[in-house]
Amino acid sequence: MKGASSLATELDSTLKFYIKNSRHMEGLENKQQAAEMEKEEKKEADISLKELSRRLQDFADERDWEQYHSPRNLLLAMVGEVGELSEIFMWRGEVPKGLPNWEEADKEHLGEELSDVLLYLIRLSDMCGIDLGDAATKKIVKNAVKYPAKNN
Ligand SMILES: Nc1ccn([C@H]2C[C@H](O)[C@@H](COP(=O)(O)OP(=O)(O)OP(=O)(O)O)O2)c(=O)n1
Repeated sequence: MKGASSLATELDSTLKFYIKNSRHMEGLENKQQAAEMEKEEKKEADISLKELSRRLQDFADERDWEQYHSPRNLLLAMVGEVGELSEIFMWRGEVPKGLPNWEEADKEHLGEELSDVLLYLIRLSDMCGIDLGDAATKKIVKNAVKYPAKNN
């Protein structure tokens, strides 16, 4: 029969094994979660104007905010956000492409302000009955006709 102290030692090493193993499993789960989140982010990067527009409609419906989303209000809100976007660049002088010397927090802030402008623009288009994707596609064609490339 085992003594109390050898039983305690056995229990201790069994516990250590389980703790180590569960940490390992946790690590695996975290890795899996991170991979899934990365996949999700990739999907979000390809999101369409139509899907953004649908989400903005849901957002407004859930808060009963459509009443405030008149074309004029949305235009003013968008211009306000353009102001906030401009503030990020204010007094910095010229900024190289890709913003290589910027802090991550500043880049994140920039992404948020760019998004505010985009979201208000999409919502404004919707409230004016303009299909922005279609209008922008047609405008690119019109621009190409107006400004033909030298090689064409
Ligand atoms: N009536 C409203 C108010 C806000 N929004 C949404 C669209 C924008 O993406 C964002 C703007 O939110 P804020 O007015 O809080 O502006 P900021 O996010 O820029 O915050 P702050 O001005 O404090 O920096 O919220 C909206 O759809 N309709």
